[in-house]
Amino acid sequence: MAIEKPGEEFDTVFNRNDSLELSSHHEYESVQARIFKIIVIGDSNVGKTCLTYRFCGGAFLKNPEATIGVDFRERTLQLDGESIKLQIWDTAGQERFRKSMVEHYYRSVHAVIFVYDMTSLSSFESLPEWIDECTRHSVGPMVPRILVGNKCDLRDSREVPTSVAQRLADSYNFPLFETSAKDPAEKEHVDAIFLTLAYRLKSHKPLRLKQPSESSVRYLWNQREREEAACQC
Ligand SMILES: Nc1nc2c(ncn2[C@@H]2O[C@H](COP(=O)(O)OP(=O)(O)OP(=O)(O)O)[C@@H](O)[C@H]2O)c(=O)[nH]1
Ligand SMILES: [Mg+2]
Repeated sequence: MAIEKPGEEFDTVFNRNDSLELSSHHEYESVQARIFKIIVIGDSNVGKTCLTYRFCGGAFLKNPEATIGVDFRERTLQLDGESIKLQIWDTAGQERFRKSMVEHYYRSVHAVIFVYDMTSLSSFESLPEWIDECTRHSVGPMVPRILVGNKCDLRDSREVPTSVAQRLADSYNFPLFETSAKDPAEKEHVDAIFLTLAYRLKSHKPLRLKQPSESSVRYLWNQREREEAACQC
């Protein structure tokens, strides 16, 4: 299996037996892609960079540095024969690295992923503030929001029980996912989180741009499997 760095072109094939293959061939030619901006928000150190790198690069990013401002990652998916480009804004959790950027984060956003670290109660307790910030920036109620608890590989250090997280998620009517950017066994679950969001966005209004040499992802996931992409850590 070849793992490509973010920014390099790769295709992803989800087989029916759920195994994932990455390759760097250019099977797809001129395509029209709908582009969706997704912001990833949460305290510093919860793993936003590692999660987005896992989804866009297919690997665990070792020794990430604190994000300053924003890092952009993207991945193009082929969903039911249509190209969908997810433009992911990996935002800074540290106040000093984000304050000049906050307006830009929320402008024209299509979906929001709130991340906490399940081994850090304080990162979970910060969530209402992040959710408030999002609301204060006029993000509409129709913009999908999801909650992701990261670092489920650190089982013995867990500080946030699933039941507590689920209650908070329910109170906001957000789906909850628990996963790990680090654990290779969770790789396809990380994909499933973003892909579930992509399917929801697919029915939303398009921003249609020409993407002449865009790489694509062929996505062969049936409806039942998509429905099963819930919290399963
Ligand atoms: N065990 C474990 N460690 C993780 C996981 N995800 C990230 N980490 C570690 O958590 C630390 C912070 O990860 P980042 O991805 O840089 O966190 P961030 O949320 O982007 O932080 P800021 O950029 O400062 O907002 C790093 O030491 C990662 O190696 C995970 O799933 N499991
Ligand atoms: Mg970061």
